[in-house]
Amino acid sequence: MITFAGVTKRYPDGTVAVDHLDLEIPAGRITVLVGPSGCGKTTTLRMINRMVEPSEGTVTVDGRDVRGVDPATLRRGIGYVIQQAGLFPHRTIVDNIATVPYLLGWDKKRARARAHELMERVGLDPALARRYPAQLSGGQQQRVGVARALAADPPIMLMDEPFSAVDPIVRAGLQEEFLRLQRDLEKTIVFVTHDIDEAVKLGHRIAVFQVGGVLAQYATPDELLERPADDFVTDFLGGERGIRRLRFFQELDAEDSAAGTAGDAAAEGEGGRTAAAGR
Ligand SMILES: Nc1ncnc2c1ncn2[C@@H]1O[C@H](COP(=O)(O)OP(=O)(O)OP(=O)(O)O)[C@@H](O)[C@H]1O
Repeated sequence: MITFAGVTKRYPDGTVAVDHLDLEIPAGRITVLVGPSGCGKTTTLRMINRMVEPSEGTVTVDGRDVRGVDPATLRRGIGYVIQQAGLFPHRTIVDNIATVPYLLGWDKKRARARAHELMERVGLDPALARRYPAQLSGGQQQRVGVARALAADPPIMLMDEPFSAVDPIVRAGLQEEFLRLQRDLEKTIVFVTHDIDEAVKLGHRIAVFQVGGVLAQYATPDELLERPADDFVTDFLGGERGIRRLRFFQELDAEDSAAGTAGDAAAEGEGGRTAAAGR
């Protein structure tokens, strides 16, 4: 579990990016941070792996205050995926994916074998292994980014708008594959997006931020759609809230019938999508 307790981030110029944040992010689930531009999502994400240090308050990972953990050690257990993948342009795909295993001192053969295994896992054709990032499509590059973050099998993954640079159709495909992957891997995932549809599709829990870094609501997708906490959240969900809710339940039904878990989900009785979708 990852927790934020009374966390504020004030940048040196006085900008308050995150304001008194209390948040509990469960293990093995997808938690989505969503909100308009500049509301502090990326800052929140980066405080987990110490790329940004809080001005006040405490961030813990599995009960340990991250300030007490050496940043390099901390980041070894936390994969990080960013928009447009952030791949090394002069390294082949296989070597991009093997970056962390190399850093960890794995021998080249083992690191490359791991990279090939991950390429298959994220749906990349093995023939792409020797290409360079510029020779791949945007969607393929994002898959490489995910594979690279998974290479050392970190229990936690931070994902900052990982699918936002690709067109809507490719994006929908990446989202589906990501959900399938997560069902197998059960990582603790913190996922940043400004797209409420993506948040509802992927999140077991959704944290809605408003400008000024204030957490407006933290809820399961169905709770959020059914009971927005205030006018800001209602506006952010938009006029299509009813349609979104309908689509959310249609997707859930489809997943249930695919997985044959409808009965079990009802029996589990855990709120929201978490139990129902069996993720
Ligand atoms: N290094 C910095 N110095 C000063 N202000 C910063 C710095 N980094 C971010 N900010 C400000 O902090 C606020 C939150 O930024 P952050 O990047 O966390 O938001 P965000 O929700 O991820 O935005 P976006 O969706 O546009 O990426 C913004 O007002 C931003 O301008």
